[in-house]
Amino acid sequence: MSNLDFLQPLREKYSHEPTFLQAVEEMAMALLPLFEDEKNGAFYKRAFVAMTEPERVISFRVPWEDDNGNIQFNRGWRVEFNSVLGPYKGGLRLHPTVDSGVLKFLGFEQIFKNALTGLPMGGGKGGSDFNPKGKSEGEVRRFCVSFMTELFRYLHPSTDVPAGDIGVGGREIGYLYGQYKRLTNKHGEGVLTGKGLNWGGSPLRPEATGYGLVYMTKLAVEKRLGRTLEAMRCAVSGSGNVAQFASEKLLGYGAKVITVSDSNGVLVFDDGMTQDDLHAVMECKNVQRDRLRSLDGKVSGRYVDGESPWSLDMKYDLALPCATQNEIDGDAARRLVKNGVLGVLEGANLPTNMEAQKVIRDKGDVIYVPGKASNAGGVGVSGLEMSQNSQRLTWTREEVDSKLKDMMANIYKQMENSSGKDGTLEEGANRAGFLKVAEAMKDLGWVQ
Ligand SMILES: NC(=O)C1=CN([C@@H]2O[C@H](COP(=O)(O)OP(=O)(O)OC[C@H]3O[C@@H](n4cnc5c(N)ncnc54)[C@H](O)[C@@H]3O)[C@@H](O)[C@H]2O)C=CC1
Ligand SMILES: O=C(O)CCC(=O)C(=O)O
Repeated sequence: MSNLDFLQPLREKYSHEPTFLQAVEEMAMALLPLFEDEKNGAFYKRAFVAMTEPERVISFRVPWEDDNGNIQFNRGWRVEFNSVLGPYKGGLRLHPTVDSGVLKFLGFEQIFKNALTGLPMGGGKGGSDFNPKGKSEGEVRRFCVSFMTELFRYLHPSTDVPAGDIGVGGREIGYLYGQYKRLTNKHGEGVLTGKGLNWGGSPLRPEATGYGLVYMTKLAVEKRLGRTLEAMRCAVSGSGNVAQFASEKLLGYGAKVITVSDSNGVLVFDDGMTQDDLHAVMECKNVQRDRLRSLDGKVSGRYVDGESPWSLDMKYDLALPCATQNEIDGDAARRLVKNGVLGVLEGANLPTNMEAQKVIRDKGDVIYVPGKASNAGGVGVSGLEMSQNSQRLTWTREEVDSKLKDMMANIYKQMENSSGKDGTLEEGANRAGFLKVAEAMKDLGWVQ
């Protein structure tokens, strides 16, 4: 009997939610030594199973009017996964691949990520299968207004506090918050994070996930390789919020950013991207809302259609996947390892699939930091935004940056301290997050 057989009922019950099961299995693998513990193993298993069941999943219809005057419908969800450490906290994703299983995987990850930040936040996630690509400004606004009209009754600064994720940036948070205020007549409360600076947002929230990822990368490279980021070749995937600010911070530390990508193709900068290139990418994605292929011939790099940073044979030291789940599969991981990658540090949630993780683990000497630790800076600064909102104060950019650096260093320390004998950073991250949640659930009498 395998030590993870106790998950069999869950596997059967949720066989239609493969990404959720993947997140659960990955976590469980890293927790195996705890489950085998003679004294507490049975408790840890019970606690883990309890954590896999969301406290609440809210599902609703989102009607919205398109530019031709037709009413369209999408599905919306909010997975209120676990509130033992504080209000449900986690982003909203707008993408055609969203369903309750995807949001359950994201919400599950969020529980342990939020625990690692050390702030009082529970885990949640939400979103819709609405596809913002190709939609007009008015269509996106009308969708957001309708989405919030359904969701607002479940939100409160001490109950559930959403933020952005794929397809939800400052523009969408503005529309959502605007409708929340109109419906509730409540002002200035931390009911959403990622707000604009002059209407209750925190300095550095837009940058926080990417910057935090690079602070973590810098620490890992210094501690594990005895090197700095200067001149290190870094492959970044994605070109959205996380990829942009990770690239910006990498350039700031003198590293070479050799790729960014979108779902259609990849820009390759053999000698490293310049500041001008980064500005062009930001303008393309944030203002024009266009594809990277529109930059072909306009930046110092070359555009390769239909490929990703992980499908090309290239030499780089570090891989920072910042696009989406399962973007690095077994073949990609074998390519990375063959090309001598020294570290994989995740900006996205679950970008490395189970087979790829095994390839990396088997190589033995590749630094691997899972997203729940390395991308926690985003939700961490969201937590700081909630604190500022409660105090009706705004801290300076420098104050928030210094707290973000401390938070990432603290998460690194938790990974090292919890990894156990011969354990990896990945095991450390999962154990540290899990133990906090398990102990709190025991204290509250939610599991015994
Ligand atoms: N925004 C945040 O604060 C946080 C985001 N994350 C994660 O980071 C990742 C990226 O999110 P954001 O940058 O916020 O989103 P975004 O909407 O700003 O950008 C998403 C990026 O991923 C790319 N992408 C999406 N689907 C893809 C596919 N199938 N293949 C290749 N590229 C694809 C898009 O082209 C875009 O570049 C997601 O996994 C998200 O869950 C994690 C922590 C916090
Ligand atoms: O800032 C937040 O609350 C959400 C961040 C998020 O969705 C994530 O960490 O994946």
